[in-house]
Amino acid sequence: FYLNKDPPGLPPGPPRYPVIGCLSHCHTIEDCKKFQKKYGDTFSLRIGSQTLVTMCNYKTMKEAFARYEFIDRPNWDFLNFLSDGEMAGVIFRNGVPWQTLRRFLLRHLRGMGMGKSRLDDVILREAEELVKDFRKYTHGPAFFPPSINVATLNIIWQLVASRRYDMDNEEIIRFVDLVQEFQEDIPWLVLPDFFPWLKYLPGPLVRRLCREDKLKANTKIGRDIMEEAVREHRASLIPASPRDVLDEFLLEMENQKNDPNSVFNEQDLIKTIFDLFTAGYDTTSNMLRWVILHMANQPEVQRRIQQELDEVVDRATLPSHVHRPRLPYLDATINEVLRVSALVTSGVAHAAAHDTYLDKHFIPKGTIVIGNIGFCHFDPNYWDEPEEFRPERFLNESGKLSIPKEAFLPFGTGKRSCLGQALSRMELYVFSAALLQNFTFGVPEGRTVDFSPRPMSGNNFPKDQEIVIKLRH
Ligand code: HEM
Repeated sequence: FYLNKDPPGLPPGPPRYPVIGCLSHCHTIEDCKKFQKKYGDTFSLRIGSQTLVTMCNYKTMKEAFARYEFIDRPNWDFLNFLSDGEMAGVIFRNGVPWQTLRRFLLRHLRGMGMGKSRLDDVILREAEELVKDFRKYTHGPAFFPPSINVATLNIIWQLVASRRYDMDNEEIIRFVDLVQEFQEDIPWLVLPDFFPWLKYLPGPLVRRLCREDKLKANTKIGRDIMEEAVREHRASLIPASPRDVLDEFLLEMENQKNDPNSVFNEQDLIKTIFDLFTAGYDTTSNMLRWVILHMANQPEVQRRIQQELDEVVDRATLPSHVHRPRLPYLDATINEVLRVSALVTSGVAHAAAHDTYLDKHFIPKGTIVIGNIGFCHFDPNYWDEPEEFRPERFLNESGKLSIPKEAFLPFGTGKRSCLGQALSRMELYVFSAALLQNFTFGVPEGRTVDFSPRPMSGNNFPKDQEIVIKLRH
């Protein structure tokens, strides 16, 4: 059991009680608005033993995440679940190992074409398969085709291990289910980090409560697939011509084999690949679902995008990066979907590396620091009628794409911001363009789009729901 005393100067927040912390929590933008109104732009909450400081003000967030004191991630045991209790990988790593892995990934992802036209061909190939697969769902209302998952996973697989799967491949469909189950179960594993007294209960009970055995079994399947890819790469690696991130990692491992502190080791290899999948696949595939749902809900916007596409791209050709400068309305719409969906609403948790100050508030070492992206995206100080879906806010007077410099941060801000932003934006553009060129999306008769988030996803992921997919003639 722990003391529940707050140090003086901590940002204000709702009353905290011993052991449990606060009774109310900040899960949605609405919760955040309520707290902000009562306690100000920066407030603190307590969940069990952890203090969480949430920032709602864009300027505070930008300033905080540019400071090295707020670069770290929290030191939660559950984050090391996949790496036998050892810190590994890039997303939840701190200090030099994080910096080294982040630089390594950015260098090689860029080298492989992230954000450049070379990768366009890989994404176009998936777009072509996606269009082929969507045709099977045009005979009546249908749930989102699973090919959305396979297409986005295939991009990561190709960057990581030069591998791609057919849209109906059973191994990849199983992998998709695993990731989904993993995302749903992981919030349970967090419990002992927030309520440390749980660790004193009988082990089997805690493991059951935290779904540990199920998570272990599921991650083993994922791990086996990755280890098999590593074995295959080791056997076929030609040092003079590395094919992908995996080859580059293996080469670094060889170069640094005599350095006992090197981050290029077996554990970090598997966890880094895992990180790329967990951060890069679910996010992009769910954004694509939001694009489809917003199109189903906004027939006028959809029609205007299709008109723009028809004027610029011949129907027999899939839109690629060469057409992009002439498709500003499509690009503006994708940005508007990124704004209103604020997919990673509360960002990814940061932690204070040492005692410090933020907006005159005292922030003790280890405090969890959260930037609420969703709040910024709906802040009326930056957005005119923020609740309205209006792609035009991303266009300037001459109709060219113009992205506001402030309060728009779907990929976070600062040194920890998303390292897959360029890749994800390419995927969203190519996939949305291909789908809207070939299909018109709608809602089944008598229904409306359900914009409420999928429970337990932790992020603003859409609920699975039936849509109507009509082939364009
Ligand atoms: C629509 C799609 C995506 C969204 C909305 C998104 C959003 C974010 C956000 C908000 C963060 C946290 C920033 C912070 O901590 O302040 C993040 C981190 C990260 N993202 Fe993404 N992301 C997307 C796609 C991707 C893709 C495709 C990849 C991989 C190739 C990726 C890899 C990562 C990694 C590795 C991190 C951790 C970076 C670090 O800790 O240094 N993301 N992302």
